Amino acid sequence: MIAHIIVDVPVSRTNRPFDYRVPAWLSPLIQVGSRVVVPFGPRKLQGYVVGISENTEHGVDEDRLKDVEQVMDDTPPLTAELLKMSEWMSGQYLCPWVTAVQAMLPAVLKGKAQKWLTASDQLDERICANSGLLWELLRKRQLPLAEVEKQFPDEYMLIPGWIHSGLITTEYQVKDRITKKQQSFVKCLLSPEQMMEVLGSLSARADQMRRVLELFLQHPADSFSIQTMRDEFGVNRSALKSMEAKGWVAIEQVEVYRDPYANRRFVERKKPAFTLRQQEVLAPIIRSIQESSYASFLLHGVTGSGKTEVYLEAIEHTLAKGREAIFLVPEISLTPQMVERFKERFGADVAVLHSALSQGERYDEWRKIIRKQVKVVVGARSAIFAPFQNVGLIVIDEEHESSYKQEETPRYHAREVALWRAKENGAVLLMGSATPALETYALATRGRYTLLEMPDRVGHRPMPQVHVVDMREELHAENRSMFSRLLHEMIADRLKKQEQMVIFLNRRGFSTFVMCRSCGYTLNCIHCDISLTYHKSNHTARCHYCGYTIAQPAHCPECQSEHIRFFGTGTQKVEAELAKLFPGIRVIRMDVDTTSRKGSHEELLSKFRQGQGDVLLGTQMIAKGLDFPRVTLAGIIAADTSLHLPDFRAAEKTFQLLTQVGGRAGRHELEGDVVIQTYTPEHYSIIHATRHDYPAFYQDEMLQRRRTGYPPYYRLVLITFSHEDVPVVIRGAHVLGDFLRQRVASTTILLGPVASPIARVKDRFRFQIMLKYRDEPNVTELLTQATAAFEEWNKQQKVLMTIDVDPYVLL
Ligand SMILES: Nc1ncnc2c1ncn2[C@@H]1O[C@H](COP(=O)(O)OP(=O)(O)OP(=O)(O)O)[C@@H](O)[C@H]1O
Ligand SMILES: [Zn+2]
Ligand SMILES: [Zn+2]
Repeated sequence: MIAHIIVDVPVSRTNRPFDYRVPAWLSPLIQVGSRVVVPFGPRKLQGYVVGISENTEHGVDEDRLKDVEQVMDDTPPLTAELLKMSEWMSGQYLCPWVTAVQAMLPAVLKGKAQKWLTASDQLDERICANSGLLWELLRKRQLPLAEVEKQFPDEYMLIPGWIHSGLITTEYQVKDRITKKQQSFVKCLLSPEQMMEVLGSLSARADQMRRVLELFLQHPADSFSIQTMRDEFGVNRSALKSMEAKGWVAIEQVEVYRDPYANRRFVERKKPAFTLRQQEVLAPIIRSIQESSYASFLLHGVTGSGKTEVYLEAIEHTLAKGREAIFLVPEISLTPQMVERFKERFGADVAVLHSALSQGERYDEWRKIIRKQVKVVVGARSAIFAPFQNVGLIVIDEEHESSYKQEETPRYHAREVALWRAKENGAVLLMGSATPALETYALATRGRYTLLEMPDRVGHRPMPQVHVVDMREELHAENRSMFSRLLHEMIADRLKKQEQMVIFLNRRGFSTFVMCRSCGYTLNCIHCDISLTYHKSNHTARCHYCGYTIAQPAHCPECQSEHIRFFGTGTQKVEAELAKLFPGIRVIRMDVDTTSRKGSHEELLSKFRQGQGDVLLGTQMIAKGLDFPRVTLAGIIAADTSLHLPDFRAAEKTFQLLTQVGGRAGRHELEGDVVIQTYTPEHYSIIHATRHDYPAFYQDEMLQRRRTGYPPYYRLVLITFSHEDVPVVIRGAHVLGDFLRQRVASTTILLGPVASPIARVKDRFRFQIMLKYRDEPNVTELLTQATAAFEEWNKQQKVLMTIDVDPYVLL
């Protein structure tokens, strides 16, 4: 038997399957999708089986092939669909196939986790009689594989067969922690009659044993965890141990999942009676779900229009059809509140995947999916790779969010992967947003997705009234505070009425940099061409790219002036200002500093929900998804800081942000106000956000994009090169650039090579080429050839090159 295997060497020369022979002893275990260890040159590498055949292709002599050395898992972690998807991604995003595969697997399976053998309950003394290894396993239950290899070298090759027949299982340990959490459970081995008999013979002092037996008399078939025995029945371990020794009970290790929501109780929630609008948009979605054929929808609904209820209903219909659902949300809005809504509706059928989980927790959630113990996955970007085998629905909430784009190889966009997956499975793709990405809306208006609109809030609640304040006029009126007179007035009013508010600080493109007021000198990183960011907590200035840190200088290094200080507004500064202006105001501040501890995010939000704060103050973190009934004011301190970035999406992102923040206010019975403070009130993104007018914004922004030649009119590919020496990196960029220039279509625009906007990072100089194209059907093919030519040149040079298809970050 021959296995075709891709190996973990992410360069293009090895980006194809290699043939290996499968020794007979491994054949019970190996499958397409298996993770394996194979010799590769002098090394041993991890690889993935992408095909199995009886004979070698092209008549190569089988005896000249090397053997597969190990199969890593009992069941393959990759489904056939994921394997196919990874191959497609490799072509689409110009990344090595193996890199795409790795993006799909939980980190535990990528690291150097140790493998353990575990005895299953099928193992008994009779089976073990002829095997030293099985005997040892029966006694100890678990053994590290590395030790087994040393202790029982003769039996090593029998292991795959035993796994195949279910006698043993394998699992991984992360560092020193068991990835599967084990708990001890007690079960009774006596019949009720025997229990009665024993009870009669117990001495008066055997109080704990009596309680245990009485418990089992009432629940003969149940087992109880040692913890429950102790906490609820006051029975300690030693009493149980002695009962075990007498053969009355058995104590067993049972695997339990680490459930991050374990201590929470979810009350099942009834769904609301749908509004007419909700019924209208649901009708075609449900029809497509019933048909089990591919369909795609863009649900454009204003904030508070009831989109989430539509998603939940669509999921319910999908499950009723016996299929599975993936629900993607941006990491930042994957709040406990959001998860609650799912758990209330679908209970234990839900797995949650997000980055706040520990590696072990993520692994547990992932295994629930691959073992078909759940039917719904709620998660951030990478949840699109959930190893379901019958996906019927993929929902992408806030589909415009840039966090759906991965900014490292493979540089995929979850929306695009979702589209592929929906087509592959005959599934429904449902994307929703109050402010769809321009690209998505453009495709919807051209009929590629069915456009569904929900222009009103649920229950005819009015959209909040938006007030725009021109901060230049505030300055003229001698108001130097960061709060305009209007915002000041409204905060005071809400405090009086005991209503709540959110105050938002736009941090995008806004850094607290250090500058000399005398000569204008700014502190820059010595390794990267960007300014250092001031950190108040320890009075240091730090580079966000490389971590270079210096103490805040007392004098300007340039002119020796003492007037060197940091500029910009941080949340701490806003908090201090609020405290000064409104004595006694209760501010709950949410930023990277206050939310870095695990669970603190949730704690702060629930404090606010319980009314323990007047103001929720924060950055991007509070812009999305939050739904608090008593919030009647949303204030935006500086709306336009994100407007002046070197990013063709700057206006779009500003519009989205203002709309989202505005959407936090007045969602329930109380009406809401939004105050936007800005230095550019005349900008169209601000004007249209004020009027809640997405179509008008779309029209204006499309004109801009057409004029400047950006998406959705043109598609982009960004190629970045970096090296310590400027001449080398320039030459490398030209090798690739020249290759492309000779071959691209006449309508394609090739910009560069030029220095990147951030021209140096970590002492490496950066150059870039930008490809803008409309009619270039074979872009990926062309880029693959260009890459090969470049790598040929690059053999001695070690220039790093990255290709970003449809880039989001242009720096
Ligand atoms: N049919 C309904 N009847 C009564 N209340 C509803 C109905 N649909 C939704 N709601 C309620 O209206 C509020 C807003 O709904 P939902 O959160 O689904 O809107 P959304 O469009 O997802 O909002 P956002 O995009 O701002 O997060 C919620 O409190 C929700 O419980
Ligand atoms: Zn100076
Ligand atoms: Zn730096």
